[in-house]
Amino acid sequence: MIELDRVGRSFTVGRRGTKKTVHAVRDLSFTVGAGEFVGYLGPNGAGKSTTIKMLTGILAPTSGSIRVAGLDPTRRRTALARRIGVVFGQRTTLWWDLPLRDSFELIRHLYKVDQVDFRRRLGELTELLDLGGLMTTPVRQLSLGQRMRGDITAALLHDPTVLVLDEPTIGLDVVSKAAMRDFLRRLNADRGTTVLLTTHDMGDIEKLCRRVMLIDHGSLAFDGTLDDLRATAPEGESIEEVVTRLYSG
Ligand SMILES: Nc1ncnc2c1ncn2[C@@H]1O[C@H](COP(=O)(O)OP(=O)(O)OP(=O)(O)O)[C@@H](O)[C@H]1O
Repeated sequence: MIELDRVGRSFTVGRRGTKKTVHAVRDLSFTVGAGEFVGYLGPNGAGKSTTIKMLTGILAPTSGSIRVAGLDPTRRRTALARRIGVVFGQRTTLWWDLPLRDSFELIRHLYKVDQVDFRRRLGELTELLDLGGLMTTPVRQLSLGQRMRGDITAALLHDPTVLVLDEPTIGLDVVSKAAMRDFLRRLNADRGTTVLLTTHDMGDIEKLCRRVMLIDHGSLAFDGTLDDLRATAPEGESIEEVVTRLYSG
């Protein structure tokens, strides 16, 4: 479902005379199969967001090739948009001044979702994510947890086969976090949606992901099951401690 073959992405920064090249992602290869739920970890600046931007066609790789749902994200960005859902926890894709309902209706137009499918899907998501009482509330008046549920709904209205989540539980309280994780687990189990999850919360990883990939300085430093990851550590070490050790070297 997601295939990266020797992907690199560099940026040129600085002014004339002090220009330098930052290799955000280097020689990155991995495959995520249909229906997998994979955690994509790495310290700040490791290259996670750059990878996600390339997967969704926002950024083109400087080398290598990418396929998502069989499509080249840069060349087939519009076609891919119908098959992929993306949530950036740190910013909303909803319209700040519009009630949730209007934001969803706009998304229906943008993605050309059939009216009947839209009603059914919105009904299901509204119930599962407990958004019923918030449909007429402008997005700017929603709490972070409510807004996040709105963003997840927006990303799933067109029933994508791949969902990419960039820190979807950031800032959520323990109850909202548990509800979000429960929803994502069911989405993956019941609909077979392929999920790639970036997070700094090891609870998300432990509760949701069988497989974990760890990126550091733009390269893959670990790719295996959560159990494999635990097995790299002495008995009794928490997953947070294991990851901290891997991040630092
Ligand atoms: N548009 C850009 N121009 C220049 N450098 C960039 C750009 N985007 C990212 N970088 C650099 O690429 C590297 C990887 O950044 P990226 O945002 O992918 O990291 P990340 O793993 O998502 O980090 P975080 O966990 O802090 O969000 C960093 O050194 C960053 O400064």
